[in-house]
Amino acid sequence: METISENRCFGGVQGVYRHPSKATGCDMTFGLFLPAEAALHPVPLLWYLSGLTCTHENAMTKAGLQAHAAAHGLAVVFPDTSPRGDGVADDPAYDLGQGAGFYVNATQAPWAPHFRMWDYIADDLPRVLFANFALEEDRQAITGHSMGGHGALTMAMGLQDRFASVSAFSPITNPTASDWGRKQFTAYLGPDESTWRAHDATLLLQTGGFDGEMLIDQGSADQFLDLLRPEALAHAMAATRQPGLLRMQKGYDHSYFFISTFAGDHVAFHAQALSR
Ligand SMILES: N[C@@H](CCC(=O)N[C@@H](CSC=O)C(=O)NCC(=O)O)C(=O)O
Repeated sequence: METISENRCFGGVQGVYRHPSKATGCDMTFGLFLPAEAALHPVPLLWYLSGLTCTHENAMTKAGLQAHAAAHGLAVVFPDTSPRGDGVADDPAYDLGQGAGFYVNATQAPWAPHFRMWDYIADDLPRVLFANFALEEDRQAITGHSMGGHGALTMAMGLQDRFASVSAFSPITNPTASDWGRKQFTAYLGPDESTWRAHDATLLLQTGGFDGEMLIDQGSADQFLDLLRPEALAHAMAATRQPGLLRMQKGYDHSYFFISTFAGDHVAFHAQALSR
């Protein structure tokens, strides 16, 4: 693992690191905020999965999570959203290929060799994190935005018992019924829609849900509302009696101004779940 930068931040350190990944078959870059407490003992870890077009950097510099994480003594990891590099497949569209990994393991050409973001987030990056930093493996929580909100919800439900709590900002909630999902799942997973189910939060709620609480914030003025389908998740939460809260926030759009407005609520929500 290589250190790219380390900056003092709210009494702790905001770092950026690069490492070779077995899952994606290329070098991956991630950001990690460590609060002051991490110099003394291992601390709980909050995952933040980013959305389409993002690298590790967008949320790290724009979401304003570090001040809240420092106040609660939490670390925050900011992974990249896809494999990258000259030898890695790509597409001219912003919503497919590099920057648009959708947190799945691709099975189809030309994506299959590198686009294994599920394994990267579930196995590969955790190995690097827990081997190199003062982090508590048994105290983890997860959040994300848009495509990353989809990733957070599906990871939390797919890896039961790993995360104490899950939250999301304007998540893609029902990708099997949205153009933000059908296009990418066809490309990455192929035409057999039965393989898509494990990557749809609304469908996962109907087959087990999450053994903990969920917090979802969605702006009512989000320009991508029809693609995100919050009503599908709301119906599934009600139908399955999933503990949690889905809040429609009047007038907010899809941007990091929205995320930074509610970042404090989400960090406090996770800190409480992690303290139980
Ligand atoms: N470029 C696209 C829109 C891309 C966009 O809005 N990306 C969002 C995530 S959308 C869902 O996953 C984002 O977080 N962008 C990065 C940022 O720093 O804002 C278009 O032009 O429509």
